[in-house]
Amino acid sequence: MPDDVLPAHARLQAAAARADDPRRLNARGIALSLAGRRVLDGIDLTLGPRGVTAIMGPNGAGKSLLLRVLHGLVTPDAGEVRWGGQPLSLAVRRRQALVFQTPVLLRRSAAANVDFVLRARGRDLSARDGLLRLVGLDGRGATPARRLSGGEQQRLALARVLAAEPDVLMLDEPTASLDPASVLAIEDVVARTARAGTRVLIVTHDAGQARRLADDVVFLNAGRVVETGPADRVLRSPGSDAARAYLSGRLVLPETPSETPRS
Ligand SMILES: Nc1ncnc2c1ncn2[C@@H]1O[C@H](COP(=O)(O)OP(=O)(O)OP(=O)(O)O)[C@@H](O)[C@H]1O
Repeated sequence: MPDDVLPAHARLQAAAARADDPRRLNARGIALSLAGRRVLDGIDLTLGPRGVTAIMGPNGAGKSLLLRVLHGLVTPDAGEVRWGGQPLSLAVRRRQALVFQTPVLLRRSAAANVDFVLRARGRDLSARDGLLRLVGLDGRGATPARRLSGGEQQRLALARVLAAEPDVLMLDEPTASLDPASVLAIEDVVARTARAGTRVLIVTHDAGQARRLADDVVFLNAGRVVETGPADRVLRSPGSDAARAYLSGRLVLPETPSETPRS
């Protein structure tokens, strides 16, 4: 299947050298307290315009909240998020997509779910079949979304967000409850999407998934970035105690003393 059902990408490739490329992230001093607890604690993060970044770390480290802050769904108490040098605005957010572990779909057919987004974005409905084919749902357009399996629903959710041609795609544990074949199918679509130019951030606990998909890893512990670096290096020989413990399957207690970020 050619990747030309993702027509945004000529535009994105042209933007890549520019400082105002909307896929460039610069987050500074992100802090957030909830229920009297500091859950994001001075996060600085700079990401270039290309590739897949895996956000990893133990339960409660702040991964989902960080993704929501980066997409503007949650406003931090302190700090600033800029994409392409611009503060988060509705216009910036509209060019991004966030996919949750549980897919959000309309109670309509698979095709109608994709058409809804194409229409909202002023795109031609002729793109629908290519998008359904891209996610392996060709021939399933007439099926009500709620009758699709969990893995198929997640793939339909991906087709929906890709219909919006996002500059940035954020995925929060998109394959957490899926069988191995569905996991690989989702990863294939995510990898193609990234290759075609969309910036991808994915929260995952699956080191195998990070190894297969990610160019780099951001490792969080207790609301802080404790390590960043190329995925193969971080996954093979993590430099922080927290990442080492996590990747070797040991429990990392939230009270672990903070560490200086490494890169
Ligand atoms: N609405 C909320 N009110 C209070 N505390 C919250 C709220 N949402 C999240 N938290 C807390 O913030 C911390 C970080 O939560 P977050 O969901 O970002 O963790 P996570 O790294 O994604 O964890 P997991 O791997 O379990 O999904 C957790 O301790 C969580 O209990």
